[in-house]
Amino acid sequence: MKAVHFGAGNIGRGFIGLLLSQAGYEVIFSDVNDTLVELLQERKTYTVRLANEAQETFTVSGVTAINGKNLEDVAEAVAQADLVTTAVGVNILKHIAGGIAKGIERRIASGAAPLHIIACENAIGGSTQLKEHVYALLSEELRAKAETVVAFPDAAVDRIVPIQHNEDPLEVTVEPFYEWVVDESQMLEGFTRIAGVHYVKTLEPYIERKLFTVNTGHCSAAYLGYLQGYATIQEAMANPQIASLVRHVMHETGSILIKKHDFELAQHEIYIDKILQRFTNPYLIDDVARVGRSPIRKLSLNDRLVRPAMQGYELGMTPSYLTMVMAAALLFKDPADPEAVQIQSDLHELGLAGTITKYTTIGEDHPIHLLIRTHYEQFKQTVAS
Ligand SMILES: NC(=O)c1ccc[n+]([C@@H]2O[C@H](COP(=O)([O-])OP(=O)(O)OC[C@H]3O[C@@H](n4cnc5c(N)ncnc54)[C@H](O)[C@@H]3O)[C@@H](O)[C@H]2O)c1
Ligand SMILES: O=P(O)(O)OC[C@@H](O)[C@@H](O)[C@H](O)[C@H](O)CO
Repeated sequence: MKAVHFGAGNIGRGFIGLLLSQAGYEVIFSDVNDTLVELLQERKTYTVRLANEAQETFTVSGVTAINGKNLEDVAEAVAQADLVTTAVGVNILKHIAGGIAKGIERRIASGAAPLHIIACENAIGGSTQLKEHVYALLSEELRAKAETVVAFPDAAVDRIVPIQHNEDPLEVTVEPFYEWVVDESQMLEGFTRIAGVHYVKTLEPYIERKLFTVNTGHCSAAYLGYLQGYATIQEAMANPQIASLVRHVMHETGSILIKKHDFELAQHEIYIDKILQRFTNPYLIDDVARVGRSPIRKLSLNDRLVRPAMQGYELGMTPSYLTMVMAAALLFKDPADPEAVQIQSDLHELGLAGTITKYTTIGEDHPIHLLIRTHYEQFKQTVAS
């Protein structure tokens, strides 16, 4: 069985590639990073190391790569694949849609077997978003045919994989924990299940629980840590004041999740505790810059901050901690992050109120807008320069 995986980066090699290989797939990575592609083609193997005391290692073999810049190769790989997965970043999905669309066209022409395409990105409905990009490139006739032979089940993936600083550019250190949940209600009949994947009939509780607990908590540690001058999540979480605020944020989203999805309080507490332990894993060094990356994406309507805040507001709650983190996100000034730079330029050009509305889509007269502004002004007076 052949799997084409888009994105040979941290989660691609450290989680999806590893799990698919262990599940019996021959993994073909598609990436635009020439060095990564050449090394994978040459060596056909790489090492994954667990960030724990034992530092257990896994050798992933029988892998190869194609260059994502070569549309012909991408289309042919998709045409021949038994499974397609992605971990490129949700904003990159539109850029890989062309090769996938061409591959689907070929599959339909040759009467190839049905195909599942699973986007493993931190987003609500990642595969559905990819489907929209791909369908926009197909004729009406091909779209109708694709409906019966190609499915895009949404997924939630969880494993912390920091930016790597290893001597071997292919080696990747990952936390021991992992979870990959796929929506089986969006799958075609008779699909071979991937060993190690948890299939569920309704994904929303799982993706919201993951995104609004792991990722909301994580970016809270990053943005609050950044304001205090910390470079890593581990350093930020060692500050008791930040650790306490992160826990408060997770409790705030927890109240929303418990109410919305009927989660059991005690179970959710255990989930939060486990995640806080993961953030402080002493065997990992995770940069604040990575976890806070792309603040425009993180401040968008359906992402980890605004979506739970709006849901909480609709449930009659006041999202005080979430709005505090949104304000901190506006003060994340990493000069190497184009989205952080853009926000700073907008704050200058549009002012605070206009920038908040531009990115969150929340109107100026909304109470949440006011809360973000208030926190922002407080940060300006205390921590931010
Ligand atoms: N790292 C984590 O802890 C983690 C965990 C869960 C989910 N995710 C999600 O996985 C995705 C990838 O994150 P990451 O941390 O692995 O990032 P990364 O930057 O390490 O990897 C992304 C890879 O995609 C490649 N890429 C970019 N454009 C491409 C294209 N057009 N075609 C093919 N490849 C392309 C890049 O060269 C890079 O190798 C993101 O959506 C992220 O939110 C990350
Ligand atoms: O990848 P992002 O930018 O959406 O979020 C940064 C981190 O929070 C994220 O990569 C986590 O490490 C991961 O989602 C854990 O499963």
